[in-house]
Amino acid sequence: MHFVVMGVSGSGKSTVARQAAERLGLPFSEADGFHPAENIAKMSAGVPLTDEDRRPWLAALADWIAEHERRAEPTVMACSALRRRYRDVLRTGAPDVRFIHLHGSREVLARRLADRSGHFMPPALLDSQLATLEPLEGGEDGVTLDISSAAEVLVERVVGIIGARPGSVPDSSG
Ligand SMILES: Nc1ncnc2c1ncn2[C@@H]1O[C@H](COP(=O)(O)OP(=O)(O)O)[C@@H](O)[C@H]1O
Ligand SMILES: O=C(O)[C@H](O)[C@@H](O)[C@H](O)[C@H](O)COP(=O)(O)O
Repeated sequence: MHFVVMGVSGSGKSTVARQAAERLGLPFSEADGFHPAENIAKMSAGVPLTDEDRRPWLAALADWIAEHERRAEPTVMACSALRRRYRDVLRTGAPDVRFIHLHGSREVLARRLADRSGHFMPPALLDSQLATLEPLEGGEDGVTLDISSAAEVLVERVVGIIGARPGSVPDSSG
Protein backbone atom coordinates (compact mmCIF):
# COMPACT_ATOMS: atom_id res chain seq x y z
CA MET A 1 0.00 0.00 0.00
CA HIS A 2 1.31 3.44 -0.91
CA PHE A 3 0.01 6.80 0.30
CA VAL A 4 0.36 10.12 -1.49
CA VAL A 5 -0.41 13.26 0.50
CA MET A 6 -1.54 15.69 -2.20
CA GLY A 7 -2.65 19.29 -2.55
CA VAL A 8 -1.58 22.65 -3.89
CA SER A 9 1.54 24.47 -2.78
CA GLY A 10 1.24 25.54 0.86
CA SER A 11 -1.39 22.95 1.81
CA GLY A 12 1.03 21.31 4.27
CA LYS A 13 1.84 18.11 2.34
CA SER A 14 5.54 18.10 3.21
CA THR A 15 5.03 18.98 6.87
CA VAL A 16 2.25 16.46 7.46
CA ALA A 17 3.42 13.56 5.29
CA ARG A 18 7.00 13.66 6.55
CA GLN A 19 5.95 13.52 10.19
CA ALA A 20 3.35 10.79 9.55
CA ALA A 21 5.95 8.66 7.74
CA GLU A 22 8.43 9.17 10.58
CA ARG A 23 5.84 8.16 13.15
CA LEU A 24 5.02 5.00 11.22
CA GLY A 25 8.61 4.18 10.26
CA LEU A 26 7.78 4.17 6.54
CA PRO A 27 9.98 5.26 3.62
CA PHE A 28 9.13 8.86 2.66
CA SER A 29 9.71 10.85 -0.48
CA GLU A 30 9.30 14.55 -1.11
CA ALA A 31 8.24 15.00 -4.74
CA ASP A 32 9.86 18.44 -4.93
CA GLY A 33 13.20 16.63 -4.80
CA PHE A 34 12.39 14.77 -8.05
CA HIS A 35 11.89 17.84 -10.25
CA PRO A 36 14.53 18.34 -12.93
CA ALA A 37 16.52 21.57 -12.48
CA GLU A 38 14.62 23.21 -15.38
CA ASN A 39 11.31 22.76 -13.53
CA ILE A 40 12.67 24.30 -10.35
CA ALA A 41 14.10 27.21 -12.36
CA LYS A 42 10.76 27.74 -14.06
CA MET A 43 8.71 27.72 -10.86
CA SER A 44 11.28 29.92 -9.09
CA ALA A 45 10.81 32.44 -11.90
CA GLY A 46 7.05 32.40 -11.30
CA VAL A 47 6.16 30.35 -14.39
CA PRO A 48 3.70 27.46 -13.87
CA LEU A 49 4.71 24.02 -15.13
CA THR A 50 2.98 22.46 -18.12
CA ASP A 51 1.83 18.84 -18.45
CA GLU A 52 4.92 18.28 -20.58
CA ASP A 53 7.21 19.63 -17.82
CA ARG A 54 5.54 17.35 -15.30
CA ARG A 55 5.78 14.17 -17.41
CA PRO A 56 9.36 13.04 -16.53
CA TRP A 57 8.85 14.12 -12.92
CA LEU A 58 5.72 12.00 -12.52
CA ALA A 59 7.41 9.05 -14.24
CA ALA A 60 10.31 9.25 -11.76
CA LEU A 61 7.86 9.35 -8.85
CA ALA A 62 5.97 6.30 -10.18
CA ASP A 63 9.34 4.52 -10.45
CA TRP A 64 10.08 5.31 -6.81
CA ILE A 65 6.75 3.77 -5.79
CA ALA A 66 7.36 0.74 -8.03
CA GLU A 67 10.82 0.17 -6.60
CA HIS A 68 9.38 -0.03 -3.07
CA GLU A 69 6.46 -2.13 -4.25
CA ARG A 70 8.94 -4.72 -5.57
CA ARG A 71 10.41 -4.90 -2.08
CA ALA A 72 6.92 -5.07 -0.54
CA GLU A 73 7.60 -1.82 1.36
CA PRO A 74 4.67 0.53 1.96
CA THR A 75 5.52 4.19 1.38
CA VAL A 76 4.42 7.75 2.00
CA MET A 77 4.96 10.56 -0.53
CA ALA A 78 4.27 14.29 -0.47
CA CYS A 79 3.29 15.27 -4.02
CA SER A 80 0.94 17.93 -5.35
CA ALA A 81 -0.65 15.40 -7.78
CA LEU A 82 -2.96 18.18 -8.91
CA ARG A 83 -4.74 16.51 -11.82
CA ARG A 84 -6.47 13.19 -12.24
CA ARG A 85 -4.12 12.25 -15.05
CA TYR A 86 -1.07 12.92 -12.87
CA ARG A 87 -2.51 10.65 -10.20
CA ASP A 88 -3.10 8.04 -12.91
CA VAL A 89 0.66 8.08 -13.62
CA LEU A 90 1.47 7.62 -9.92
CA ARG A 91 -1.00 4.73 -9.82
CA THR A 92 1.03 2.91 -12.47
CA GLY A 93 3.69 2.37 -9.76
CA ALA A 94 1.70 -0.15 -7.72
CA PRO A 95 -1.74 -1.78 -7.54
CA ASP A 96 -2.67 0.15 -4.37
CA VAL A 97 -1.92 3.86 -4.33
CA ARG A 98 -4.15 5.87 -2.03
CA PHE A 99 -4.43 9.68 -1.94
CA ILE A 100 -4.93 11.98 1.03
CA HIS A 101 -5.91 15.42 -0.24
CA LEU A 102 -5.09 18.37 2.03
CA HIS A 103 -7.72 20.89 1.10
CA GLY A 104 -8.14 24.47 2.26
CA SER A 105 -9.38 27.91 1.34
CA ARG A 106 -7.33 30.26 -0.82
CA GLU A 107 -7.08 32.59 2.15
CA VAL A 108 -5.45 30.01 4.45
CA LEU A 109 -3.15 28.78 1.67
CA ALA A 110 -2.02 32.30 0.79
CA ARG A 111 -1.30 33.06 4.43
CA ARG A 112 0.76 29.91 4.89
CA LEU A 113 2.74 30.57 1.72
CA ALA A 114 3.38 34.16 2.74
CA ASP A 115 4.71 32.98 6.12
CA ARG A 116 6.90 30.20 4.66
CA SER A 117 10.53 31.08 4.05
CA GLY A 118 13.43 29.37 2.29
CA HIS A 119 11.32 27.66 -0.40
CA PHE A 120 11.70 28.13 -4.16
CA MET A 121 7.95 28.22 -4.86
CA PRO A 122 6.67 31.79 -5.11
CA PRO A 123 3.27 32.49 -3.47
CA ALA A 124 2.24 34.11 -6.77
CA LEU A 125 1.85 30.64 -8.29
CA LEU A 126 -0.98 29.76 -5.89
CA ASP A 127 -3.73 30.81 -8.30
CA SER A 128 -2.36 28.68 -11.11
CA GLN A 129 -2.06 25.75 -8.67
CA LEU A 130 -5.72 26.19 -7.70
CA ALA A 131 -6.78 26.48 -11.34
CA THR A 132 -4.94 23.26 -12.19
CA LEU A 133 -6.23 21.30 -9.19
CA GLU A 134 -8.73 18.55 -9.91
CA PRO A 135 -10.04 17.22 -6.56
CA LEU A 136 -10.35 13.48 -6.08
CA GLU A 137 -13.14 12.02 -8.16
CA GLY A 138 -15.50 9.13 -7.47
CA GLY A 139 -13.62 5.93 -8.18
CA GLU A 140 -10.31 7.32 -6.92
CA ASP A 141 -9.16 5.73 -3.68
CA GLY A 142 -8.65 8.55 -1.21
CA VAL A 143 -9.82 10.93 1.48
CA THR A 144 -9.90 14.72 1.79
CA LEU A 145 -8.84 16.53 4.97
CA ASP A 146 -9.43 20.17 5.82
CA ILE A 147 -6.15 21.98 6.50
CA SER A 148 -7.54 24.47 8.99
CA SER A 149 -6.55 22.19 11.91
CA ALA A 150 -3.11 22.35 13.50
CA ALA A 151 -0.38 20.33 11.80
CA GLU A 152 -0.15 17.92 14.76
CA VAL A 153 -3.86 17.15 14.44
CA LEU A 154 -3.49 16.45 10.73
CA VAL A 155 -0.45 14.24 11.32
CA GLU A 156 -2.52 12.25 13.81
CA ARG A 157 -5.33 11.84 11.29
CA VAL A 158 -2.97 10.76 8.52
CA VAL A 159 -1.26 8.27 10.85
CA GLY A 160 -4.73 6.89 11.65
CA ILE A 161 -5.73 6.63 7.98
CA ILE A 162 -2.51 4.85 7.00
CA GLY A 163 -2.49 2.60 10.06
CA ALA A 164 -6.07 1.51 9.40
CA ARG A 165 -5.13 -0.12 6.10
CA PRO A 166 -4.10 -3.76 6.45
CA GLY A 167 -0.51 -4.25 5.31
CA SER A 168 0.24 -0.52 5.23
CA VAL A 169 2.51 -0.56 8.27
CA PRO A 170 5.25 -3.14 8.79
CA ASP A 171 4.14 -5.85 11.22
CA SER A 172 6.11 -5.43 14.43
CA SER A 173 4.33 -8.20 16.35
CA GLY A 174 7.15 -10.55 15.44
N1 LIG B 1 -1.78 22.58 9.67
C1 LIG B 1 -0.95 23.60 9.62
N2 LIG B 1 -1.17 24.69 10.38
C2 LIG B 1 -0.36 25.77 10.31
N3 LIG B 1 0.71 25.85 9.51
C3 LIG B 1 1.01 24.81 8.74
C4 LIG B 1 0.20 23.63 8.74
N4 LIG B 1 0.73 22.75 7.86
C5 LIG B 1 1.81 23.36 7.33
N5 LIG B 1 2.00 24.58 7.86
C6 LIG B 1 3.01 25.56 7.47
O1 LIG B 1 2.57 26.07 6.20
C7 LIG B 1 3.66 26.21 5.30
C8 LIG B 1 3.42 25.29 4.08
O2 LIG B 1 3.54 23.94 4.49
P1 LIG B 1 4.32 22.89 3.57
O3 LIG B 1 4.37 21.61 4.32
O4 LIG B 1 5.60 23.46 3.08
O5 LIG B 1 3.27 22.76 2.36
P2 LIG B 1 3.42 22.07 0.92
O6 LIG B 1 4.46 21.00 1.06
O7 LIG B 1 2.06 21.52 0.63
O8 LIG B 1 3.80 23.16 -0.02
C9 LIG B 1 4.92 25.85 6.08
O9 LIG B 1 5.51 27.04 6.55
C10 LIG B 1 4.40 24.99 7.22
O10 LIG B 1 5.20 25.09 8.37
O1 LIG C 1 3.14 20.22 -10.28
C1 LIG C 1 3.52 21.32 -9.86
O2 LIG C 1 3.12 22.42 -10.28
C2 LIG C 1 4.50 21.35 -8.73
O3 LIG C 1 4.86 20.10 -8.29
C3 LIG C 1 3.86 22.08 -7.64
O4 LIG C 1 2.54 21.58 -7.50
C4 LIG C 1 4.55 21.95 -6.34
O5 LIG C 1 3.66 22.44 -5.43
C5 LIG C 1 5.86 22.66 -6.36
O6 LIG C 1 6.84 21.69 -6.57
C6 LIG C 1 6.14 23.50 -5.15
O7 LIG C 1 6.35 22.76 -4.00
P1 LIG C 1 5.41 22.85 -2.72
O8 LIG C 1 4.11 22.22 -3.07
O9 LIG C 1 6.16 22.09 -1.66
O10 LIG C 1 5.22 24.29 -2.40
